[in-house]
Amino acid sequence: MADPILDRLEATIRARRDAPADASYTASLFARGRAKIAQKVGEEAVETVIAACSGDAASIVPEAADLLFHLAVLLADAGLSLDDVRAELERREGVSGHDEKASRTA
Ligand SMILES: N=c1c2ncn([C@@H]3O[C@H](COP(=O)(O)OP(=O)(O)OP(=O)(O)O)[C@@H](O)[C@H]3O)c2ncn1[C@@H]1O[C@H](COP(=O)(O)O)[C@@H](O)[C@H]1O
Repeated sequence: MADPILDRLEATIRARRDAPADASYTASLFARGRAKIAQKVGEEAVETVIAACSGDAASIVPEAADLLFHLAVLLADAGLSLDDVRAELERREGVSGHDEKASRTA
């Protein structure tokens, strides 16, 4: 497992996707649809930015957690997973290494 807490969170989110809308907050988010979920990601991103600019570094943490949670819900709603994002980051890591090597030999 790449990251137990994120993997457990993702499993819980997937379970809520098939639950009735009134079963929980996550289930109600899925019921409200992709645009609403995306809006929540935007709101949480803005709150993270505001926390980052507040001068209180510790206040970023809960906002970042809200952001990651809502982003995971958005990915699940789109039929995607954190593994898809991990794969993209790993692909970029390879590209960066290649670019870095090319720049050294140029
Ligand atoms: N990590 C989270 C998490 N982070 C944030 N939130 C919720 O996200 C909401 C964000 O608050 P806001 O004030 O922005 O939104 P709101 O006014 O409540 O709702 P909106 O009308 O704006 O959508 C709050 O209700 C938080 O409780 C989360 N809700 C759930 N989880 C995880 O998801 C699991 C399943 O949660 P339930 O679906 O509630 O069982 C939990 O065990 C947690 O692990």
